[in-house]
Amino acid sequence: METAIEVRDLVVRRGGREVLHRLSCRVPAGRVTGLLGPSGSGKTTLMRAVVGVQKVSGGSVSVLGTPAGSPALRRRIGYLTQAPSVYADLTVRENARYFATLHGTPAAEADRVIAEVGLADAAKQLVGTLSGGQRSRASLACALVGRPELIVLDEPTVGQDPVLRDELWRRFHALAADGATLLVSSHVMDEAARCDRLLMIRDGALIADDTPDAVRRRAGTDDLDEAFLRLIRDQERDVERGAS
Ligand SMILES: Nc1ncnc2c1ncn2[C@@H]1O[C@H](COP(=O)(O)OP(=O)(O)OP(=O)(O)O)[C@@H](O)[C@H]1O
Repeated sequence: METAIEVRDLVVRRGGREVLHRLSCRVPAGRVTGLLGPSGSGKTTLMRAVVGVQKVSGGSVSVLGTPAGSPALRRRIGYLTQAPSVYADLTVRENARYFATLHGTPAAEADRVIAEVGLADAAKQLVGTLSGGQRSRASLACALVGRPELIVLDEPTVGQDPVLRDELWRRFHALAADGATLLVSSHVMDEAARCDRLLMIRDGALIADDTPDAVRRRAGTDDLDEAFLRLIRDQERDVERGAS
């Protein structure tokens, strides 16, 4: 399987504290990879390192065969941050057109991505008047402008109702079927089951890098929530054994 992202021995310090500890992983191209882990485990930090906006203290991150942060990667990556990064005083369409201009793509691209996230009816609405879930989808639309090869989404389904969440996950898989690579963070385990592969992270260290089925088998349970807990317990036991 072709590799889209290769992270080797990544060390990141934030606020004077090490938050990623020699983390290594690979993200396959053309698949939906879920980045799962509790709040504060380092998901956003890892995504920031992948898109090249995070200062790193050690190790390397290679993205689409190029060091993360290279200017040449800018147009090849779409990044949805956790807090919506859209202008409240512009309409949904104006925001998407602004991103289309930055990408050098035709204005029609704005309407395509707006429809893609199910916001066509709100295209003329000011972002400041949208609901939280709609605002997050407006931000997602902007991240999809220009059909990026790598799409990094930080908790894209937060605040969405079950029907929309389902539609978004179908959309993510359709993008992957078209050849895009998706890295999607979540701390909701029922979303883990929808991913082709899982990176499970805890306290800045990886505890699983596998398919959902392989994670279930390794943990000996069909429930991914329970599997995550069991893998954490296994890891703690290994650490205790190593210390004694
Ligand atoms: N700007 C910052 N300055 C100092 N420490 C930070 C900063 N941002 C994050 N951290 C710390 O880095 C660690 C990892 O944070 P990160 O945001 O990557 O976690 P996360 O898994 O994405 O969490 P969440 O699911 O809550 O978004 C946390 O302990 C957090 O407190």
